[in-house]
Amino acid sequence: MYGSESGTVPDDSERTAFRRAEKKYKLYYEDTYKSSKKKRKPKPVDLSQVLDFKSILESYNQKAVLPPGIVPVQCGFYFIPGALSVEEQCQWIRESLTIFPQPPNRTNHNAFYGPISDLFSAAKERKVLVAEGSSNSECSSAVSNGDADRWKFFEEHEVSSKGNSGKSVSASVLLRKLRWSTLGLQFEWSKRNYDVSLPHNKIPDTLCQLAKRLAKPAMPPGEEFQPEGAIVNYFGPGDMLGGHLDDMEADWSKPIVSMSLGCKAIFLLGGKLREDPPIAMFLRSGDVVLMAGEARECFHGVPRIFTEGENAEIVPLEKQFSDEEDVCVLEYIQTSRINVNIRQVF
Ligand SMILES: O=C(O)CCC(=O)C(=O)O
Ligand SMILES: [Fe+2]
Repeated sequence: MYGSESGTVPDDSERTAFRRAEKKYKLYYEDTYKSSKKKRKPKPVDLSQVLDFKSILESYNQKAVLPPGIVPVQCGFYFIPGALSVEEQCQWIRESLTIFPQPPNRTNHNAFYGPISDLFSAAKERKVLVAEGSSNSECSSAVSNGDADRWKFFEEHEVSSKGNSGKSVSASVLLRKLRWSTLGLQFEWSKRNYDVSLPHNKIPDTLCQLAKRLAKPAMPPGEEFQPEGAIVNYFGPGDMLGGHLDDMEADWSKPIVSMSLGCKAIFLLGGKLREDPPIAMFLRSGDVVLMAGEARECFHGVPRIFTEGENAEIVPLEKQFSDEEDVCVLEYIQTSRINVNIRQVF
């Protein structure tokens, strides 16, 4: 079936070493479970080649020696296992759900719905976003997108009593489909560049201070990291981030500070060419990665997150979110990963 093994020409999806690694780790389900979505079972994947910095650190702390076979990964690449305390992880998970997607920050939903305010609390209150149509003069405080439909949150019972004739989508579905939000200087995905003309707030001060502290090991001596923009990526089961370079920032000697929250993931760090075979490593909640200098020129991506039971490795988070009032956060994070990556743009 696979070209390279059967001697035929490989198809496009496995033409480079990076794509082959993505395919190796990507989530596939067992065929037998196709019919029932709930019971779908992930296909087993060989994780023996995935670097595990947590266990490397643990063995180093016990024996003061590194396990055999550990080599420097890449100049300018820093992996800080467990850099964030459980409390810090909880704080940034909450902010990623409630504060970061708030306008003027944009999200993947802007293109279709216009800016959406208070998505998380709307999901918590089981609200429904309803299109009111451009002719309707009753203006919503929540959303609008120019001449197109105006979208406004309603209580569930209000929508059903209206007869549900128009276009509508529940806030909880929109929350599940949240893929990114951008903080500070707004990254324009379609142009893969920053659009400094778009209205924006500064990076929140606490996040700024944290990023400055975390960035230190990768900063040129005597300089301080200036957080100007951030991208928050939200991953659900089966989501992946394809191999890419982050090359729209002016000064590559400054690191990208990247924090992992929620379910465990596999991160692929490749070389300067997609043909270079990448190194796979686990990223857990609380881990921080810095990419500066040479590492800024390396392809990287996230082919897999682990949302199944203990493989997610989020027990400490589940304990923190065990109060009744946090049930929405808990349910979200049990099948999600959030990555906050902070950048100096100029
Ligand atoms: O999710 C991650 O850990 C990596 C994110 C990333 O590479 C990016 O947003 O550019
Ligand atoms: Fe990236």
